[in-house]
Amino acid sequence: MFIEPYHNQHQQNEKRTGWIEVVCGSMFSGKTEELIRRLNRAKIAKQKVEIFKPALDTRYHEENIVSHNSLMIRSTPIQSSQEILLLSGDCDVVGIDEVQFFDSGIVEVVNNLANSGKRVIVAGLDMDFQGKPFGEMPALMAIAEYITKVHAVCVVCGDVANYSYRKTAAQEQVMLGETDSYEARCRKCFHL
Ligand SMILES: Nc1ncnc2c1ncn2[C@@H]1O[C@H](COP(=O)(O)OP(=O)(O)O)[C@@H](O)[C@H]1O
Ligand SMILES: Cc1cn([C@H]2C[C@H](O)[C@@H](COP(=O)(O)O)O2)c(=O)[nH]c1=O
Ligand SMILES: [Zn+2]
Repeated sequence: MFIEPYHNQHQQNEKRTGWIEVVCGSMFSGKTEELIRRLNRAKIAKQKVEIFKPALDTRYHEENIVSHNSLMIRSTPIQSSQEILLLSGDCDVVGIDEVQFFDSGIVEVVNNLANSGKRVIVAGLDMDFQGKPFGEMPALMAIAEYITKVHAVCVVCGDVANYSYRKTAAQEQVMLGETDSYEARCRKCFHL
């Protein structure tokens, strides 16, 4: 389990150090659950938290981030990565879900936030339905201090799953969906 790093006591009167955490994995692997867990703990620690998601992801709720097992946290839906800089103000912690859907500016935005002393936690799909890296996830993983890869259970054989298998013939990279269109599969069953 990921334990939050603590701020060095010597930094209390200086500019704080920020950092970047990436939570990645396939669909149903628990990325959103883990993001919500970390953000709730930050709230319990009385830190000021701002949470964002891409406006295009309206699957469960227009505003809330919702996990497949119905955990929920309030968020601000946004169209472009630049809005995060405008809306995060003086918060301590920034959370971003479905980060693979953002434009390429997200890498600089996340870096700027961390450079300004904020803890930035992003969650997203590391691979698309073809098993290819998704959006800016590789770049975000490169600049992150901490990376957590979570895993689902393969619905075919029960092994550890790290692929999101698309059940339809659609070929576009972005296609919102749930168990109607996707299932978690292990390496062997993904290539059946
Ligand atoms: N194949 C699966 N493997 C693991 N968990 C699954 C699976 N299918 C459904 N779930 C549920 O999904 C939850 C994780 O949901 P969520 O955090 O939204 O995942 P993600 O954001 O990675 O898609 C699990 O706790 C479990 O209840
Ligand atoms: C693999 C894959 C997924 N998507 C979509 C499907 C869902 O709407 C989200 C992922 O949600 P989750 O919280 O990780 O379960 O992404 C896509 O558009 N393209 C893909 O290749
Ligand atoms: Zn399998």
